[in-house]
Amino acid sequence: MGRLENSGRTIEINCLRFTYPGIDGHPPPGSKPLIDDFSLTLNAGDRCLLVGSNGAGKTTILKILGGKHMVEPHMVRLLGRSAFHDTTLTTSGDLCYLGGEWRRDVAFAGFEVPIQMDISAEKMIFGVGGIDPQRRSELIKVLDINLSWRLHKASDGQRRRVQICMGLLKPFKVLLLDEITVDLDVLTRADLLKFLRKECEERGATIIYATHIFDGLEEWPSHIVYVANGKLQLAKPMNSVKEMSKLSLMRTVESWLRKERDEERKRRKERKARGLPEFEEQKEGSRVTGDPARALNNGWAAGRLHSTIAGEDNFVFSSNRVHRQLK
Ligand SMILES: Nc1ncnc2c1ncn2[C@@H]1O[C@H](COP(=O)(O)OP(=O)(O)OP(=O)(O)O)[C@@H](O)[C@H]1O
Repeated sequence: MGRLENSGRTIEINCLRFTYPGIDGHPPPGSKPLIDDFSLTLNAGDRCLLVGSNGAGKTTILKILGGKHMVEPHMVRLLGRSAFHDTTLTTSGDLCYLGGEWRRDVAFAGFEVPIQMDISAEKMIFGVGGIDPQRRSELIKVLDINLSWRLHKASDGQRRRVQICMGLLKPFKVLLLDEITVDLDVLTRADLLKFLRKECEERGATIIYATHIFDGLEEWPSHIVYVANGKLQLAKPMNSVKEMSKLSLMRTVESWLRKERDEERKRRKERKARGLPEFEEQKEGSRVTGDPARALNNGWAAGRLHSTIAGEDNFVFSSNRVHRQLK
Protein backbone atom coordinates (compact mmCIF):
# COMPACT_ATOMS: atom_id res chain seq x y z
CA MET A 1 0.00 0.00 0.00
CA GLY A 2 1.59 3.30 -1.06
CA ARG A 3 1.68 6.50 0.94
CA LEU A 4 -1.17 8.96 0.53
CA GLU A 5 -0.76 11.11 -2.55
CA ASN A 6 -1.41 14.17 -0.42
CA SER A 7 1.32 13.99 2.18
CA GLY A 8 0.34 17.38 3.62
CA ARG A 9 -2.38 18.44 6.00
CA THR A 10 -4.96 15.80 6.77
CA ILE A 11 -6.81 17.34 9.73
CA GLU A 12 -7.46 21.07 10.02
CA ILE A 13 -9.45 22.48 12.91
CA ASN A 14 -9.98 26.22 12.66
CA CYS A 15 -11.38 28.13 15.65
CA LEU A 16 -13.81 25.31 16.40
CA ARG A 17 -16.80 26.30 18.52
CA PHE A 18 -19.48 23.86 19.58
CA THR A 19 -22.42 23.75 21.96
CA TYR A 20 -24.61 20.68 22.50
CA PRO A 21 -28.21 21.43 21.62
CA GLY A 22 -30.65 21.67 24.52
CA ILE A 23 -33.87 19.66 24.81
CA ASP A 24 -35.50 21.84 22.15
CA GLY A 25 -32.73 20.99 19.66
CA HIS A 26 -31.07 24.42 19.89
CA PRO A 27 -28.20 25.63 22.05
CA PRO A 28 -29.76 27.33 25.09
CA PRO A 29 -29.65 31.11 24.63
CA GLY A 30 -26.62 32.69 26.25
CA SER A 31 -24.95 29.34 26.89
CA LYS A 32 -21.16 29.21 26.75
CA PRO A 33 -19.78 26.91 24.05
CA LEU A 34 -18.49 23.58 25.31
CA ILE A 35 -15.63 23.65 22.78
CA ASP A 36 -14.26 27.09 22.10
CA ASP A 37 -11.55 28.65 19.94
CA PHE A 38 -9.96 25.26 19.26
CA SER A 39 -7.45 25.11 16.40
CA LEU A 40 -5.17 22.27 15.44
CA THR A 41 -3.48 21.00 12.29
CA LEU A 42 -2.19 17.49 11.77
CA ASN A 43 -0.31 16.04 8.82
CA ALA A 44 -0.14 12.68 7.12
CA GLY A 45 1.83 10.28 9.30
CA ASP A 46 1.03 12.03 12.62
CA ARG A 47 0.00 9.92 15.60
CA CYS A 48 -1.63 12.26 18.04
CA LEU A 49 -2.51 11.41 21.62
CA LEU A 50 -5.49 13.42 22.89
CA VAL A 51 -5.45 13.78 26.66
CA GLY A 52 -7.54 15.57 29.26
CA SER A 53 -9.60 14.98 32.38
CA ASN A 54 -13.06 13.40 32.37
CA GLY A 55 -15.49 15.77 30.71
CA ALA A 56 -12.74 17.86 29.08
CA GLY A 57 -14.31 17.44 25.64
CA LYS A 58 -12.20 14.73 23.99
CA THR A 59 -15.11 12.58 22.82
CA THR A 60 -16.98 15.65 21.65
CA ILE A 61 -14.00 16.76 19.55
CA LEU A 62 -13.53 13.28 18.08
CA LYS A 63 -17.24 13.02 17.25
CA ILE A 64 -17.14 16.40 15.53
CA LEU A 65 -14.11 15.26 13.52
CA GLY A 66 -15.93 12.00 12.78
CA GLY A 67 -18.80 13.99 11.25
CA LYS A 68 -21.28 13.03 13.98
CA HIS A 69 -22.02 16.61 15.10
CA MET A 70 -22.64 19.45 12.70
CA VAL A 71 -20.34 22.46 12.76
CA GLU A 72 -19.69 25.12 10.16
CA PRO A 73 -17.79 23.50 7.25
CA HIS A 74 -14.72 25.76 7.56
CA MET A 75 -14.20 24.81 11.22
CA VAL A 76 -13.25 21.20 10.53
CA ARG A 77 -11.60 20.00 7.32
CA LEU A 78 -10.57 16.37 6.94
CA LEU A 79 -8.56 15.59 3.82
CA GLY A 80 -9.72 18.99 2.62
CA ARG A 81 -13.41 18.11 3.07
CA SER A 82 -16.10 18.83 5.66
CA ALA A 83 -16.51 15.78 7.88
CA PHE A 84 -20.21 16.39 8.55
CA HIS A 85 -21.29 17.41 5.07
CA ASP A 86 -19.21 15.04 2.94
CA THR A 87 -20.55 11.59 3.78
CA THR A 88 -18.23 9.91 1.25
CA LEU A 89 -15.41 10.45 3.74
CA THR A 90 -16.90 7.70 5.91
CA THR A 91 -18.47 5.51 3.25
CA SER A 92 -15.19 5.30 1.33
CA GLY A 93 -13.36 4.24 4.49
CA ASP A 94 -10.99 7.24 4.25
CA LEU A 95 -12.28 8.40 7.62
CA CYS A 96 -12.78 5.86 10.37
CA TYR A 97 -14.15 6.58 13.85
CA LEU A 98 -13.92 3.89 16.52
CA GLY A 99 -15.59 4.98 19.72
CA GLY A 100 -17.40 3.89 22.85
CA GLU A 101 -20.64 2.74 21.23
CA TRP A 102 -18.65 -0.03 19.65
CA ARG A 103 -19.33 -2.20 22.66
CA ARG A 104 -22.88 -2.55 21.33
CA ASP A 105 -22.63 -1.81 17.63
CA VAL A 106 -20.29 -2.37 14.78
CA ALA A 107 -19.90 0.86 12.89
CA PHE A 108 -18.69 0.11 9.43
CA ALA A 109 -18.68 2.38 6.42
CA GLY A 110 -21.17 4.70 8.07
CA PHE A 111 -23.64 2.00 9.15
CA GLU A 112 -24.11 0.83 12.72
CA VAL A 113 -25.08 -2.78 13.16
CA PRO A 114 -26.06 -4.32 16.52
CA ILE A 115 -23.86 -7.28 17.40
CA GLN A 116 -26.05 -9.14 19.88
CA MET A 117 -27.13 -11.75 17.33
CA ASP A 118 -25.68 -15.24 16.98
CA ILE A 119 -23.14 -14.67 14.25
CA SER A 120 -19.56 -15.87 13.89
CA ALA A 121 -16.52 -13.61 13.75
CA GLU A 122 -15.76 -15.13 10.36
CA LYS A 123 -19.14 -14.16 8.92
CA MET A 124 -18.76 -10.62 10.17
CA ILE A 125 -15.22 -10.13 8.93
CA PHE A 126 -15.55 -11.94 5.60
CA GLY A 127 -18.96 -10.41 4.98
CA VAL A 128 -17.33 -7.11 4.09
CA GLY A 129 -16.71 -6.88 0.37
CA GLY A 130 -13.85 -5.28 -1.54
CA ILE A 131 -11.23 -5.91 1.12
CA ASP A 132 -7.58 -6.69 0.40
CA PRO A 133 -7.22 -10.34 1.60
CA GLN A 134 -3.66 -9.72 2.79
CA ARG A 135 -4.74 -6.80 4.98
CA ARG A 136 -7.63 -8.86 6.37
CA SER A 137 -5.29 -11.75 7.28
CA GLU A 138 -2.83 -9.36 8.89
CA LEU A 139 -5.57 -7.80 11.03
CA ILE A 140 -6.93 -11.20 12.09
CA LYS A 141 -3.39 -12.12 13.15
CA VAL A 142 -2.63 -8.80 14.90
CA LEU A 143 -5.88 -8.98 16.86
CA ASP A 144 -5.49 -12.75 17.38
CA ILE A 145 -9.08 -13.44 16.35
CA ASN A 146 -10.55 -16.92 16.43
CA LEU A 147 -12.90 -16.90 13.45
CA SER A 148 -15.25 -19.39 15.12
CA TRP A 149 -16.11 -17.00 18.02
CA ARG A 150 -19.89 -16.50 18.23
CA LEU A 151 -20.34 -12.82 18.93
CA HIS A 152 -23.29 -13.12 21.30
CA LYS A 153 -21.23 -15.42 23.52
CA ALA A 154 -17.85 -13.71 23.14
CA SER A 155 -16.24 -11.80 26.01
CA ASP A 156 -16.13 -7.99 25.88
CA GLY A 157 -12.49 -8.07 24.80
CA GLN A 158 -13.08 -10.71 22.11
CA ARG A 159 -16.03 -8.79 20.73
CA ARG A 160 -13.99 -5.61 20.80
CA ARG A 161 -11.22 -7.29 18.79
CA VAL A 162 -13.68 -8.26 16.07
CA GLN A 163 -15.11 -4.76 16.08
CA ILE A 164 -11.69 -3.15 15.76
CA CYS A 165 -10.81 -5.56 12.95
CA MET A 166 -14.00 -4.62 11.07
CA GLY A 167 -13.25 -0.93 11.48
CA LEU A 168 -9.70 -1.24 10.19
CA LEU A 169 -10.38 -3.50 7.18
CA LYS A 170 -10.42 -0.59 4.76
CA PRO A 171 -7.10 1.28 4.60
CA PHE A 172 -8.19 4.49 6.35
CA LYS A 173 -6.48 7.82 5.82
CA VAL A 174 -7.69 9.33 9.09
CA LEU A 175 -8.47 7.21 12.14
CA LEU A 176 -10.17 8.55 15.28
CA LEU A 177 -9.86 6.28 18.29
CA ASP A 178 -11.86 7.05 21.40
CA GLU A 179 -10.55 4.89 24.24
CA ILE A 180 -11.14 1.65 22.37
CA THR A 181 -8.35 -0.40 23.88
CA VAL A 182 -9.72 -0.63 27.45
CA ASP A 183 -11.01 -4.18 27.00
CA LEU A 184 -7.92 -5.50 25.26
CA ASP A 185 -5.33 -7.64 27.01
CA VAL A 186 -1.80 -6.21 27.14
CA LEU A 187 -0.50 -8.35 24.31
CA THR A 188 -3.31 -7.51 21.87
CA ARG A 189 -3.09 -3.83 22.80
CA ALA A 190 0.68 -3.77 22.19
CA ASP A 191 0.33 -5.54 18.82
CA LEU A 192 -2.50 -3.24 17.75
CA LEU A 193 -0.50 -0.12 18.65
CA LYS A 194 2.43 -1.48 16.64
CA PHE A 195 0.15 -2.10 13.65
CA LEU A 196 -1.30 1.42 13.90
CA ARG A 197 2.14 2.95 14.07
CA LYS A 198 3.11 1.07 10.92
CA GLU A 199 -0.02 2.38 9.17
CA CYS A 200 1.16 5.94 9.84
CA GLU A 201 4.79 5.36 8.97
CA GLU A 202 4.26 3.30 5.83
CA ARG A 203 0.99 4.64 4.44
CA GLY A 204 1.00 8.18 5.84
CA ALA A 205 -2.26 7.69 7.75
CA THR A 206 -3.15 10.13 10.54
CA ILE A 207 -4.44 8.92 13.91
CA ILE A 208 -5.92 10.77 16.88
CA TYR A 209 -6.17 8.55 19.93
CA ALA A 210 -7.98 9.69 23.08
CA THR A 211 -7.08 7.63 26.11
CA HIS A 212 -6.50 7.61 29.85
CA ILE A 213 -4.28 4.52 29.66
CA PHE A 214 -0.64 5.34 29.04
CA ASP A 215 0.91 1.89 29.44
CA GLY A 216 3.06 1.10 26.43
CA LEU A 217 2.39 4.51 24.86
CA GLU A 218 5.66 6.18 25.81
CA GLU A 219 7.16 5.82 22.32
CA TRP A 220 3.93 5.65 20.32
CA PRO A 221 2.69 9.20 19.69
CA SER A 222 4.38 11.72 17.46
CA HIS A 223 2.27 14.53 18.98
CA ILE A 224 0.39 15.19 22.16
CA VAL A 225 -2.65 17.42 22.54
CA TYR A 226 -4.00 18.39 25.95
CA VAL A 227 -7.51 19.74 26.27
CA ALA A 228 -9.19 21.17 29.39
CA ASN A 229 -12.73 22.53 29.61
CA GLY A 230 -13.09 22.36 25.83
CA LYS A 231 -10.05 24.53 25.25
CA LEU A 232 -6.73 23.59 23.77
CA GLN A 233 -4.03 23.80 26.45
CA LEU A 234 -1.09 22.35 24.58
CA ALA A 235 -0.32 20.78 21.20
CA LYS A 236 3.28 19.70 20.74
CA PRO A 237 5.46 17.11 19.09
CA MET A 238 6.33 14.37 21.56
CA ASN A 239 10.03 15.35 21.44
CA SER A 240 9.24 18.81 22.78
CA VAL A 241 7.10 17.32 25.54
CA LYS A 242 10.01 15.08 26.51
CA GLU A 243 12.32 18.11 26.59
CA MET A 244 9.82 20.01 28.77
CA SER A 245 9.35 17.19 31.25
CA LYS A 246 11.75 14.53 32.41
CA LEU A 247 8.83 12.56 33.84
CA SER A 248 7.20 9.56 32.16
CA LEU A 249 4.28 10.27 29.83
CA MET A 250 1.80 9.17 32.49
CA ARG A 251 3.42 11.31 35.21
CA THR A 252 3.61 14.28 32.84
CA VAL A 253 -0.11 14.08 32.02
CA GLU A 254 -0.87 13.46 35.70
CA SER A 255 0.99 16.67 36.63
CA TRP A 256 -1.04 18.68 34.08
CA LEU A 257 -4.35 17.28 35.33
CA ARG A 258 -3.38 17.77 38.99
CA LYS A 259 -2.53 21.41 38.31
CA GLU A 260 -5.82 21.87 36.47
CA ARG A 261 -7.81 20.28 39.30
CA ASP A 262 -6.03 22.29 42.00
CA GLU A 263 -6.71 25.51 40.12
CA GLU A 264 -10.37 24.58 39.68
CA ARG A 265 -10.68 23.75 43.41
CA LYS A 266 -9.10 27.09 44.26
CA ARG A 267 -11.58 28.88 41.98
CA ARG A 268 -14.49 27.02 43.58
CA LYS A 269 -13.28 27.91 47.07
CA GLU A 270 -12.96 31.57 46.10
CA ARG A 271 -16.46 31.56 44.59
CA LYS A 272 -17.86 30.01 47.74
CA ALA A 273 -16.07 32.56 49.91
CA ARG A 274 -17.69 35.31 47.81
CA GLY A 275 -21.12 33.77 48.41
CA LEU A 276 -21.37 32.57 44.81
CA PRO A 277 -22.42 29.07 43.76
CA GLU A 278 -19.52 26.69 44.18
CA PHE A 279 -19.77 25.50 40.58
CA GLU A 280 -19.21 28.09 37.89
CA GLU A 281 -22.09 28.94 35.53
CA GLN A 282 -22.56 25.62 33.86
CA LYS A 283 -21.78 25.46 30.20
CA GLU A 284 -24.44 23.62 28.31
CA GLY A 285 -23.75 19.98 28.95
CA SER A 286 -21.30 20.40 31.81
CA ARG A 287 -21.16 17.39 34.04
CA VAL A 288 -21.40 17.84 37.76
CA THR A 289 -20.91 14.96 40.13
CA GLY A 290 -22.43 15.13 43.55
CA ASP A 291 -25.61 15.55 45.45
CA PRO A 292 -28.14 17.34 43.25
CA ALA A 293 -29.80 18.75 46.35
CA ARG A 294 -26.55 20.57 47.07
CA ALA A 295 -26.43 21.85 43.52
CA LEU A 296 -30.04 23.01 43.89
CA ASN A 297 -29.19 24.78 47.14
CA ASN A 298 -26.35 26.43 45.33
CA GLY A 299 -28.86 27.85 42.93
CA TRP A 300 -28.30 25.59 39.97
CA ALA A 301 -31.66 24.17 39.16
CA ALA A 302 -33.74 27.32 39.37
CA GLY A 303 -35.84 26.18 36.45
CA ARG A 304 -37.81 23.04 35.86
CA LEU A 305 -36.22 19.77 36.81
CA HIS A 306 -36.42 17.32 33.94
CA SER A 307 -34.77 14.31 35.45
CA THR A 308 -35.64 11.98 38.27
CA ILE A 309 -33.09 12.77 40.87
CA ALA A 310 -31.88 10.14 43.29
CA GLY A 311 -28.82 10.37 45.50
CA GLU A 312 -25.30 10.82 44.26
CA ASP A 313 -25.09 10.79 40.47
CA ASN A 314 -24.01 12.71 37.42
CA PHE A 315 -26.22 15.37 35.94
CA VAL A 316 -26.03 17.50 32.88
CA PHE A 317 -26.82 21.11 33.55
CA SER A 318 -28.33 23.38 30.97
CA SER A 319 -27.73 26.97 32.01
CA ASN A 320 -29.47 26.98 35.36
CA ARG A 321 -31.40 23.78 34.91
CA VAL A 322 -30.62 20.13 35.39
CA HIS A 323 -31.98 18.71 32.19
CA ARG A 324 -30.61 15.23 31.89
CA GLN A 325 -29.48 12.59 34.30
CA LEU A 326 -26.51 10.69 33.00
CA LYS A 327 -26.41 6.92 33.40
N1 LIG B 1 -25.03 14.56 24.23
C1 LIG B 1 -24.65 15.47 25.13
N2 LIG B 1 -25.45 16.50 25.46
C2 LIG B 1 -25.04 17.43 26.34
N3 LIG B 1 -23.85 17.43 26.93
C3 LIG B 1 -23.01 16.44 26.65
C4 LIG B 1 -23.36 15.40 25.74
N4 LIG B 1 -22.31 14.56 25.63
C5 LIG B 1 -21.35 15.04 26.46
N5 LIG B 1 -21.77 16.16 27.07
C6 LIG B 1 -20.99 16.99 28.02
O1 LIG B 1 -19.88 17.52 27.32
C7 LIG B 1 -18.76 17.58 28.19
C8 LIG B 1 -17.58 16.93 27.50
O2 LIG B 1 -17.87 15.54 27.36
P1 LIG B 1 -16.92 14.56 26.57
O3 LIG B 1 -17.58 13.22 26.58
O4 LIG B 1 -16.57 15.16 25.27
O5 LIG B 1 -15.63 14.55 27.53
P2 LIG B 1 -14.38 13.58 27.52
O6 LIG B 1 -13.17 14.45 27.60
O7 LIG B 1 -14.45 12.62 26.40
O8 LIG B 1 -14.59 12.83 28.90
P3 LIG B 1 -14.17 11.34 29.37
O9 LIG B 1 -12.69 11.35 29.59
O10 LIG B 1 -14.92 11.20 30.65
O11 LIG B 1 -14.62 10.38 28.31
C9 LIG B 1 -19.16 16.91 29.50
O12 LIG B 1 -19.37 17.90 30.47
C10 LIG B 1 -20.43 16.17 29.15
O13 LIG B 1 -21.32 16.16 30.23
